[in-house]
Order: sequence, then C-alpha cells, then structure tokens
Amino acid sequence: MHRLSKRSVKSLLRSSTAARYRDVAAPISSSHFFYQSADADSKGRWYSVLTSGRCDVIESTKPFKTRNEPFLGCRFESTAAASDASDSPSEKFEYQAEVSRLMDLIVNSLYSNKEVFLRELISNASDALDKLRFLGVTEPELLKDAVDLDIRIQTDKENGIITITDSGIGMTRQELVDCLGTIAQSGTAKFLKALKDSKDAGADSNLIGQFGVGFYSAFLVSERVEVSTKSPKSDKQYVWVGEANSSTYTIREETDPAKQLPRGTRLTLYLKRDDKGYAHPERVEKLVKNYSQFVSFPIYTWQEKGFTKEVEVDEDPAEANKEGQDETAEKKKKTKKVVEKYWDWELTNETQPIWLRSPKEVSKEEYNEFYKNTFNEYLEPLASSHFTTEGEVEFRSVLFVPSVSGMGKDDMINPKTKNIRLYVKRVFISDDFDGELFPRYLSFIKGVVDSNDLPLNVSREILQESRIVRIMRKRLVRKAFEMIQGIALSENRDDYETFWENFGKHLKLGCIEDRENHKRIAPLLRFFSSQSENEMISLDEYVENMKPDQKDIYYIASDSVTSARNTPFLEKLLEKDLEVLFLVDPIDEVAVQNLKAFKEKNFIDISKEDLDLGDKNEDKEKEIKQEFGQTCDWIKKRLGDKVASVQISNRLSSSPCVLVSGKFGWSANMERLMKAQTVGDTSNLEFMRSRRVFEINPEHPIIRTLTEACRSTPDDEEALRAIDLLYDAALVSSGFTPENPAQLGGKIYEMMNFALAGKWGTVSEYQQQANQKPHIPETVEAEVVEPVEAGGQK
Ligand SMILES: Nc1ncnc2c1ncn2[C@@H]1O[C@H](COP(=O)(O)OP(=O)(O)OP(=O)(O)O)[C@@H](O)[C@H]1O
Repeated sequence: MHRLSKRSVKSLLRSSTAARYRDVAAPISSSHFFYQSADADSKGRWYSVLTSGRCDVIESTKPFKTRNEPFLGCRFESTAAASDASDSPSEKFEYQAEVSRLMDLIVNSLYSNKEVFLRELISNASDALDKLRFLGVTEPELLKDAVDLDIRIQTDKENGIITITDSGIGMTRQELVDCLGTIAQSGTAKFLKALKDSKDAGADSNLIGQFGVGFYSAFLVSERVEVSTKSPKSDKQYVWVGEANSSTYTIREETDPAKQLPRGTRLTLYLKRDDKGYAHPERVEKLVKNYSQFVSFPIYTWQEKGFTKEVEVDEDPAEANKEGQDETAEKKKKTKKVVEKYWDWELTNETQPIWLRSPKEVSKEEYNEFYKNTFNEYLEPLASSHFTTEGEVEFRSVLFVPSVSGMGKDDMINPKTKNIRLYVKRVFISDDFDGELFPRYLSFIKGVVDSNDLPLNVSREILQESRIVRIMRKRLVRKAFEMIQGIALSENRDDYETFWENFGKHLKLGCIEDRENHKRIAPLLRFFSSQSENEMISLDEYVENMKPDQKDIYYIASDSVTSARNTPFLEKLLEKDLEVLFLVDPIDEVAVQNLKAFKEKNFIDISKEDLDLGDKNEDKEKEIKQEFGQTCDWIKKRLGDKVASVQISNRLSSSPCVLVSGKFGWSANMERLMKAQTVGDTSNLEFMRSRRVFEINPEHPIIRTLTEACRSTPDDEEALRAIDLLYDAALVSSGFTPENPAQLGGKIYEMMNFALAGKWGTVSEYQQQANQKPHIPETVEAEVVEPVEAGGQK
C-alpha cells in the first residue's frame, strides 16, 4: 500500500485549522498517520488521523498518551494543504497578453462587488458538472468513480483560505493551458470596453460574468490561486498556480497522495489580507444562498454544528456523603446539558430545479434570483412565465423577458445568444439551440426548457427534424407573447416603454418573418403619430381614435418625427383632423407593409398615388379637371419622362405641388434607405424605383399663375423654367434626393436674381452687376506694405 510521505503530512497539518503539530510519526498508510500536538493544553499528546484524498477530510481521534493507542474517531477538517508540498517540477508559462491586461484590471481596478467571485467560480464548477453529466450519457465510464455530482466549499478563516471542489469534468494539462492562460479576444475587448465605459460610475465586478472571463474573478480577492484538477481523460492530476500581479503561471503534476482527486477540480484561494473576511463559514453560506441558490447541483459548505447531550457532573464529596445516607438518591447521578461542537457538510442551496417546483410555491423574488444567477444579469427581468405542458409533448419551462437588450444590430440578424438552456430529463444539454426553440426575432427571450420527450443525445439536426420540437416551439412562442402582452397591459407604462426601447425592433422583424403570428405582434407595436409626437401609441389606440367614416390607417415613413410632421403629404389630413402614423425607424415601413392590415383596416401610405380621404366629389373634380387639365398636360410635356403623369391633388392645402410614388414601387423613404445600403453603383436600383406622379394644388397662387402662362404664353422660357424648379422643389419636399443638387442650386439663384431685380432694378442691370469682376479699392493697394530689409531700411 502506498504510504503518505512525512512531508505531505506536515504540509497537511500546517494548513489545517485544527492541528498545530510538534512532531509527526512516519505515516502508517496512504490515509493514516499520527502527530504530536503543539498546543499547550494537549500536553504533547499524540493524535491519530485518517485523511481522505478528495476533500482532505481528516478523522482524528481523541488525544493519546502514546502513538500506539487504537483509533477512536472524532472528526475535524483540514483546509487545503500548502502548495509547496509537491516534489514534482513546475513548468512556467506566460499569460496571453489579453489575460495579463485583464488580470491587471481585475486586480487593480475593480473594488466594488468583489463578492461575485464566489458566484463565478461556483458557476464554473456547475458547468463542469453539467459537462460531465452530459458526456456521461454516451460515455458512462466517465461516471464510473462513485463520486456524487456536487460542489463543496470549505473555509479556513484563520489563514484566509477558501477551497471550492467540484466532481465535474476537470481539465487535462493542455486544457489548463488553453482555458486558464488564454481567452477569446472578442470577449475581452468587449469586457475592457464595458469596464472603461462604467469606470466613471465606479467599475463594477459584476461585469466579469457577462463576458466569459469568470475564472479570473478569483483574483478579485486572492493573492494566489491554485487549481488542482483531474480529467477523466488523463491519468494524472495537475496543479495550476497563478498569482495576482504576475504575468506568469505554473503547472505541475500533483504527486501528493493526500491531495488526489478521483475526478474534478479543486480551487484553492489564498485571500488577500483585506479580503480574508470572505473565509468565514457564515459569510460563504450567505453568499451561496444569495447568489447560487439555484445551481442545479448540491452545494455543500463546511459548517460548525452542535448538539446537546447530557453529561454526568462530578460530585462534591461532601454532597455525596450527605446523599449517601439516602439510598434512592444514590442511584440518580447528577447530569447537565452540554453542547458538543463538531464540523460537517451542510447542504446550502435549493437542489430541486426551480422549473420542477410548482409555480404556486415559487415567489417572484425566487424567479428573479434564479434569472440573475443563471444568466449573469444584475437587473431584474420585466416578466417571467413558468409553465408545464402535458399531453402530446411534455416539457417544463421558465421564461423571462430581460429588461435590457445587450444585443447589437448584428446580433438581432444573426443571434448567438445562449439565452435558452435546454435540458432533457434534468440533464443540461446545451445553450446553443436557441434558434431551434425560438424564431430569431424572439432570440432575446431567456429561460430554461426541460423536455421529457427528447433523446439525451439530441443534436441540432435532430432538433431541426423533430415534430416534438415544432410543437414545443409553438408553445414557447405563445408563452413569450403572453409575457409581452402582460407587460403591455400592466399599469406601469414605463415597463412597456423599456421593453419597446430594447426590443421593439425585434417585434418589427417579427412582422416581416412570422406571418403566422401577425395577430399577436400587431397589438404590441408602437408608433409616434401626427396627434402624438411625444408619446408612442398602439394600433388599438389609433383605431379607437379613427373618425367614424375613416376606413384606413394612414401612415407616412420618414427619417424623423420633425420631417414627417412637415411633409406636404400631411396637409389635407391635418386639416381634416385625420391621425397619421409616423414611421421613423428604417424597419417600420417594411414591417407595416408586411402586416397589410390591422383589425380589417388597411395601412395606407399617404405619399403614394390614389389616396382616398373619403371626400370624393365627382362633379367638383370634373370642373377642376376642365379648368386645369390643359395645365397638367403642359407641365407633363415639359417634365417628360421624369414623371409618369401630372394630376390634380386632393392632399395639398398650402404647398403648390408634391411628388407622389406609384402604388407598387418604393416610397421616397424606402428609396433613400435602399440607396444608403447599396455600396457603389446605385443604377441597378432604378428598376425598383417607383413611377412618380406630379400632383398640383389648383388653389395655390403659383399654379394659378402658371395656368395663366399656359393659356397665354405656353412657350415662355421663364414659365418653363419655373416648372423645372417646381419639380425640383417638389422632389426635395416630398423626401426624394434631387438628381443634380448643384443644378438645383443654380436654378434657385437664377430665380432669386429675377425676384430681387424685379424689386430693386432690371434683370439686365442686376446680371450686369453680378458679372462684374470684384472691385479692389485703390486705398487697399496703397496700403500694401513692402518687406523691411534687415537693419530697418527699405
Ligand atoms: N471548475 C472547473 N472545471 C473544469 N473546467 C473549468 C472550471 N473552471 C473553469 N474551467 C475552464 O476554464 C474556462 C474558462 O473559464 P471562465 O470562467 O474564465 O470562462 P467561461 O466559463 O468560459 O465563461 P463564464 O465564466 O461566463 O461561464 C471554462 O470555459 C472551462 O473550460
């Protein structure tokens, strides 16, 4: 049998909370040794100790006078053994540059919320257990060591040491180098930026967990971290040692038999002087309860306990004599109650997953805590939903609507969110299958789904083919909408505003991508309108506000509320008090076009031809056509192919004209957006450009004057040039981009010449003046100072 070395026994004792030794006898076996206590009151007695490798559990007897007395058995626990106990050589490694920067920031910049280190390390331990359990489904030999899947945390408050041991997947030597010496650069860059952004507000350690660098949070509180780990893939156990403020770390083989792990990882944190308070058992217990309550593996903490027992009391001899006279009293010995203290593991978290509990038993606070712990969030969710479906397909789920997005524009199109954690019969499978369980526009929903019907070796391909998943997906989507509706209906309007600000775009994407759910999405949309420029309204509110004879929902798409409010298309509608939705987000127009209608009312773009405001008067139209028909033809002749036709407008009141888009082509807004998105040559967009109709306002003085000109002098150059300018002006005011802005500028200056000259002189005089070269006054020439030569002489 392999024996413990004397040296490892000493190191074990050195780090033990309970044992200060004077001497150590040669160990008897790999787990049994004797030591002589150095405590004054033990009077140099010998103690017998049994130690198990895994958690350094030490069983010690009551004191012996010699070391040959038999083992009896009361327990105490040692903390991790000192690190220098090993004989094996250490190899030194440099951290990747990113890790060094990160460590430097963690050690030197993060001072608030340091306690999150425990949550992060427990979360890594839980991930390692999840991985083992998952792999164990197909490779049962991985689970052959009869070790429970759990996490054990032990503290040594005198020395400021915390050990966290999990029986998870562990790491091979190469994995230690890959996982704890390097990090994905994208994550770090984001983390460093977030850190910089939040620095003024007091950098918060909470940020760590969100960027996949949780392990390094150990250095928030530790000056030295040891990771001793044993992977089932390797015969050997390795120890990684890193120190705060060092750019290197070491790896060596664990040769100390007392520290061998059957499987898994033990982290030993040697706390900084100011952070030793974290090594109090009660503090650790509190942190676990606070932050890691819902980890789905048992977390045990090492706690001092006590039980009361009756012990006999040594009697005073005088009293005993007195009592001796009384025979019955002699039989009853005096006792007292004493509290016997001992240390033992205590289960500290709730081991039943929250989704397996009855929703009636779970409080809102518990859901919020579960959410924060599971998804590394520090804000509470806006809503949650806990449900079970039975029958055709059985699964349980808890879903959440977050209160912040954390997703960029690209993430919405191509989400890689890890927001849905899929379990099969309580075994965590993956958080990579969001896309199979939710459409991408709902990828912001977070939660847990636990199915009883899927196979444990489920893959993306299986999910994509599975009828069960299709049914699950439908139910999950329905539940997600119920949650969002709940927020929309809540009395607190702010919540929905927050939701809309963060996820409004996602729902609009849903209008485009999920026709089946239009009925659920549409009532959730919000827009500004001509009657509500500061507060967004719902489509229901719009419909309620419709005029009794109004048939359609009117909208205008533009780049801002201000430009929407000032568009000429709006003039008649404002006069008639008809509300118009302002679609100012680039995605709005396509979303609304996909919806087509809401509550059987069609969406109508007021910038497109054939606008019907429900006020048709055929006689009057005929009359106006007769009066202005010739003008329309004359203008069309001048504008040629630039416009499809010239018509009399029913939507203008103060502008002379407007350029409306054809019914089936792009609006001015869409044309602008498409041009902005096309790189390089935009001529290939021409075919999608809609036909344009030039509408004139017969009541406007310019149109009336031009009508006169059309009748009397249709070939007059100035009148024709006025038509050109009118067209260009309509182009701009209708939201289109003029084809030749410089030429438009020239036309405006020319017209200004005429206007100004008409008031203060003749055109020819004005033109003459304008053509003259700039006049340089003589006095200026006289004042030119010639250079002064050296010595002050000319
Ligand atoms: N207890 C452990 N057991 C096994 N492997 C671990 C353990 N702790 C950390 N690791 C490995 O180290 C890697 C780095 O951990 P780190 O916490 O920095 O990032 P992460 O776990 O990938 O991201 P996050 O912290 O956001 O979960 C992990 O991905 C894992 O492979």
